[in-house]
Amino acid sequence: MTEKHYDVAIIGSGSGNTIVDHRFADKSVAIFEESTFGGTCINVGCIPTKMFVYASEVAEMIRKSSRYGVDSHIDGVRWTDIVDRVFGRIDPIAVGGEKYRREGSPNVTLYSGHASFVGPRRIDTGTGEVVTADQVVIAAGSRPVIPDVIADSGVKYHTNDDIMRLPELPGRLVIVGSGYIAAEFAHIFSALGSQVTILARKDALLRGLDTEASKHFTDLAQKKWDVRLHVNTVGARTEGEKVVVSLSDGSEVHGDALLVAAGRWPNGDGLNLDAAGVEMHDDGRVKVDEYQRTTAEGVFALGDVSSPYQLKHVANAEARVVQHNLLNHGALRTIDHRFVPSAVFSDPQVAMVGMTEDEARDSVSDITVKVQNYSDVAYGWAMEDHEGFCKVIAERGTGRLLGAHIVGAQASMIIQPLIQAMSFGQTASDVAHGQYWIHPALPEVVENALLGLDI
Ligand SMILES: Cc1cc2nc3c(=O)[nH]c(=O)nc-3n(C[C@H](O)[C@H](O)[C@H](O)COP(=O)(O)OP(=O)(O)OC[C@H]3O[C@@H](n4cnc5c(N)ncnc54)[C@H](O)[C@@H]3O)c2cc1C
Ligand SMILES: NC(=O)c1ccc[n+]([C@@H]2O[C@H](COP(=O)([O-])OP(=O)(O)OC[C@H]3O[C@@H](n4cnc5c(N)ncnc54)[C@H](O)[C@@H]3O)[C@@H](O)[C@H]2O)c1
Repeated sequence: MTEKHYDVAIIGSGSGNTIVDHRFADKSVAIFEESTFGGTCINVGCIPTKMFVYASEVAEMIRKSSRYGVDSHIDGVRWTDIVDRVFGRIDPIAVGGEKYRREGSPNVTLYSGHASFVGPRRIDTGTGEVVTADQVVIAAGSRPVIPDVIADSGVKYHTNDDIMRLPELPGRLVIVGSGYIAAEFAHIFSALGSQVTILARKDALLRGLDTEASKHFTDLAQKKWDVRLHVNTVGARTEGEKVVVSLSDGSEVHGDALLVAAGRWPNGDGLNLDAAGVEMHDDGRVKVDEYQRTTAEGVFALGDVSSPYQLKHVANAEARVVQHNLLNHGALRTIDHRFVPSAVFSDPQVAMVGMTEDEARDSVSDITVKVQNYSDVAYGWAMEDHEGFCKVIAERGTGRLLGAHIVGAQASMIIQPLIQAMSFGQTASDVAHGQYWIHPALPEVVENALLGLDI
């Protein structure tokens, strides 16, 4: 086997690829990618899902239009045209990104194979070559978890990797799991015309959220989708073109397609990390410190493979820290995980930052909570919105903001002032009174929630 030495070696071309900019021009860099160039977010994650969500929202708006005195109907949903629009935009980005690394980055070598360690900072590229590097970045991401009962059944199932490229819209979609991916795809497929069944093991969807937000989302979901709570999948079989899933309550659900959305497992287990001296947590994540350094000298990790947050904005932030720390040994930067926000792009949207109400009650002695409904503000009237709410949680006495949870239209956008306020240490009163809030825009629901806190 031939052997080559690099200054920097990066496993994974998702967030890992973003590290290599002009500041690395005088360094030799190896990037390893075993699958589509560019990683999860662009190819099979955040971006295509949101492009589908947008199409779904157009369809939903048409369905709801009569409440505003505008009658309309959907003449048809051209599924394959939607697929083509999304991937016609996205696929060339992966192709272009790979071409740029192969042909436009003279200091970078792209290895298309499965990389794994054979020693400290020594990597088998999976392409017949072994490389060594002064510094290594593990940015290998995560993959869908497939429960054994489904994997062993032999039924055809889909994940986020392929569900968006189905040849036709399924009449009935069954989803195993009830987290982010389940909530987003339930919205996408049901708005476009599929009947959706969600199989949840516990008493609510999106259980990691604030309890009130999760319960509210579940109540709304039950009006639109066939939501089965407290059920385990105990078997699955194929009947003709259909898949039949057997549940722990003795019932069965039938579908034209089965989507598995049961969490994602970090890919560190495929890297032979023992050989590298890189340790993992029990939950499969690579161990890193606040500088994104693993337990092995000169080896960093970032993103889903190591992070407690499987979110692209977090992977990007961690990549920026690694980028800096690769270049500046004397003045290392730390990652800031204090106020990590997230949003679920479902119907309705859900967005959150900081503590849930339960967490705040457990860790802060005196808290104040305000829930403001969308229907209390003028823009909510315009939207005829009787579902949305904004909940803010603060410390009584100081006004320190502890958390925010929004369930409703545009939640992912209108939460941003609260993320900013928490990140910069502004109190509820600072945020409410220290700026103008455009009238009568939807963020007035946030303003009113802040004003309603009993500080
Ligand atoms: C359906 C879906 C929707 C999502 N939506 C959002 C969203 O709206 N907002 C948000 O913030 N986050 C979202 N996420 C999460 C987000 O996509 C991830 O957190 C993020 O992409 C992780 O980036 P990463 O660089 O860690 O990993 P990735 O982008 O997955 O990159 C890792 C790369 O490493 C490669 N690789 C792995 N092992 C090896 C190996 N041994 N050798 C060579 N190559 C290897 C993989 O093929 C992959 O290309 C979504 C995820 C999914 C699945
Ligand atoms: N908008 C976004 O930011 C976005 C969108 C999609 C995904 N993501 C990221 O990707 C991650 C993975 O998404 P996800 O929805 O797969 O995971 P998740 O952690 O959000 O939800 C996993 C779900 O699977 C269920 N589950 C686990 N094991 C199961 C089993 N054996 N049988 C049946 N159900 C089982 C859990 O109870 C839970 O409902 C998310 O946690 C999130 O970090 C983010």
